[in-house]
Amino acid sequence: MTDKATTTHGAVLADTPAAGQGPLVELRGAGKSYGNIRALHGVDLTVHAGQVTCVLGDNGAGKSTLIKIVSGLHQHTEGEFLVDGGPVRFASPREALDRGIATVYQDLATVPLMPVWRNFFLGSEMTKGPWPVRRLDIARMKQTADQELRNMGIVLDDLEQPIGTLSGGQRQCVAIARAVYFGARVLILDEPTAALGVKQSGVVLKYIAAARDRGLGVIFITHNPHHAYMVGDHFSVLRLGTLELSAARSEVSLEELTNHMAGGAELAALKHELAQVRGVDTEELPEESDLTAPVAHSPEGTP
Ligand SMILES: Nc1ncnc2c1ncn2[C@@H]1O[C@H](COP(=O)(O)OP(=O)(O)OP(=O)(O)O)[C@@H](O)[C@H]1O
Repeated sequence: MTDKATTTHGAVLADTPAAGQGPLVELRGAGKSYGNIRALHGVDLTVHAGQVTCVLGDNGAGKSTLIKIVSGLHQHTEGEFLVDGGPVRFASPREALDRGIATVYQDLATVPLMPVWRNFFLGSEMTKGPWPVRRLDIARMKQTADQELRNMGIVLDDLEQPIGTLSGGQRQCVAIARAVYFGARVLILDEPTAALGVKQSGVVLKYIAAARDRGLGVIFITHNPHHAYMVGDHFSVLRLGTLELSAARSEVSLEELTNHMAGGAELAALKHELAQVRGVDTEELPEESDLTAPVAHSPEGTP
C-alpha cells in the first residue's frame, strides 16, 4: 500500500504508485463513433492502483461513452484500450468484470424492498449443502456483508432493513463495498454524488478514498470539480468528446480545474451578458468560480 499525506484542504491522498507498477487500465488515443456521430476522439487515460482518476465534463462531453468502453458495454472504434499492459476489446461487461473492472452506476441496480445483506449478494448468493438440497446460506451472507461493510468503515444499524430505506449516500457506499468484496481492482463510479446533498456527498467521497486506500484504481465520473478535487490524484476534463485537460493533482489548482470544467471564457461572456441585462457593472456580479460552486442542498431531506 502507498504512503499517505494530508493536504491543506483535508483530503487524504495516496502517493504516486511505486516505480515499475504499470497502469491497470490505459486508453491511448481512444475514441468511439456511433454511426457518423463521433462521441469520443483521441482520449488518453491512465488508471493506477491506489489512485483516483477523475473524469469531468459537461453534459454530452463523452463521459458515459468513455466508461461504457472501459466497462465493456461498448467497444472503441479508434485508438487502443489496454488492461494490465495488454490490448483488450471486451464483448460484454462480464468480460470486464472477469478482469476486475466493476462499475457502480447511479441507479445502482438494487432491489429496494430486499434487505441490505440480500442486495449485497444479489446475483452471487452464497449457498450451502449438496445438490439437490442446496439452499441459501443466509447466516454466512449476513455475517460476511456485515464484516465487509465494517471493513470499509460503513456501520449500518440493521442489515435487515430494506435497502430502499437507506439514504442515497449509504446505498452508494454499500455498492462500493460490494464491488470491493467481489474482487474489483478497478472501480468505475458513475456520478455517485450527483443526486446527493453536501453531507451525503462527503460520506461517499470518504468511501471513494477508502477504496483507493485498499489499493483499487478508481475512475470517478463527476460534473463537480469540488468533489473531484477532494479525492482526485489525476484529472481529465472532457469537452465535446475530446480531452481538454489531463493533469496530475500537483499540476492543477481547484480554481483552474473549476475554470476548465465550466469553460472560463463562456462564463465570462455569460457574466457580461447578465450584467448588461441587469444594467449593472460586471464587478457587481459574483466571481465565475462562485457561479460554479456546488449548491448546498439536500434533495432527500436528509442532513
Ligand atoms: N448511442 C448513441 N448514439 C448516438 N449518439 C450518441 C449515443 N450515445 C451518446 N451519443 C452522443 O455522444 C456524445 C457524448 O455523449 P455521452 O453520453 O458520452 O456524454 P456525457 O458526458 O456522458 O453526458 P451526460 O453527462 O449528459 O450523460 C453526445 O453528443 C451524445 O449525443
